[in-house]
Amino acid sequence: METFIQVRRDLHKIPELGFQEFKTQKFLLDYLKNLPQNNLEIRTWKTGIFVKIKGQAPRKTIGYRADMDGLPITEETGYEFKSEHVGQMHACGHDFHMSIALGLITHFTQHPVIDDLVFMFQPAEEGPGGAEPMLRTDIMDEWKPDLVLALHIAPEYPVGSVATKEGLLFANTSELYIDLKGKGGHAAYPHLTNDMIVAACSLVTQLQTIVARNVDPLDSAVVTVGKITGGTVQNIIAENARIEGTIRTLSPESMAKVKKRLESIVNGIEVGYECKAKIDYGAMYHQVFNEPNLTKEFMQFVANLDGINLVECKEAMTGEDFGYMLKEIPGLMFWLGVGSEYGLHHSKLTPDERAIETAISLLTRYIEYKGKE
Ligand SMILES: CC(=O)N[C@@H](CCC[C@H](N)C(=O)O)C(=O)O
Repeated sequence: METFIQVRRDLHKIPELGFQEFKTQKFLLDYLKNLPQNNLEIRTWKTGIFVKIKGQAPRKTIGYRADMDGLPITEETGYEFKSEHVGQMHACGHDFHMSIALGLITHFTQHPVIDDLVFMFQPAEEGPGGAEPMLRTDIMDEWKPDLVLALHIAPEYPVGSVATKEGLLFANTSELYIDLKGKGGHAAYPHLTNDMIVAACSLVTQLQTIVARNVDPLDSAVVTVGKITGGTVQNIIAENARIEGTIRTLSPESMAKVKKRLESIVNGIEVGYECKAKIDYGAMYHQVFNEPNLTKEFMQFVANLDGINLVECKEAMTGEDFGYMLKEIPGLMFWLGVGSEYGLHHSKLTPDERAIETAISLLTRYIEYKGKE
């Protein structure tokens, strides 16, 4: 198992943003090429990889998806094996997800398996989304799984925990980019300008009213602004400002309603501040919806395992483009407890590496169990 902790550490050093996972892809391919090749087939797609393991008497194909990309975060973990890529970090656990996938592949190249297995190393989960285009490939047409699995590390649960639920697990998401253009000028002559810093501040405040005043209190939504840029220097009134954020809802219908309200607010900003606004929704992800019967069965399987604490969790406002795979293929996602004081997308995220063994052991047993059906 030390091998896969080392694999995680090696991957942790080379985080790359979406569709730039070149070193990551090379690392994975180098590892895969050193495995026994007799029942293995490897194909690449952009910076992603498909791996097929031929089963002994396949009646179905079981898929497993691992995302590959890192985030634009400057690491502050203090790890000896910290990121070698300045300003980029595996702060969402994709280094764990990939090393677990390699652990499973290694196991099933050395131990016979009944069903065919297809592993998908998927680029760009954090954006702009690799799952949907990966689904549209010829390789996927040929190797499409009959059921598909994925996990995500969960810093809030201790090692040894697995958390999931039937049905909705993760939210619908939409990125949000709003560009404001007004009239800049001298800081001392505000009456001759349309100040986009003031317009952006007002817009951010008004956006907060959507969840507070327009979403049914018994429903749920998130509108987060994560970045504002604008202006050039302290004594020039800003001609441009840009707001970057994300919207999360528990249904596609609520997403449409939130966007409609957001567009009205942005129109109001255009009128009120005599400026032009352009909205771009960027990448949008379909909700993660776990197939209820399969998830029930998986939860029963996990509950019967020694040493694993099964948690029936609530849905979360995180997003995952794995939702697109689950829209077309029955399957499920679960949270893997990694007990870290700092959460996902934090520069000090330090997941407990013992969880790698928990996941490999759990998933090898589950895949073997599914083969006996
Ligand atoms: C598990 C996780 O953290 N996923 C990301 C997905 C990001 C989607 C997109 N870039 C957006 O921000 O809307 C998340 O932030 O939940």
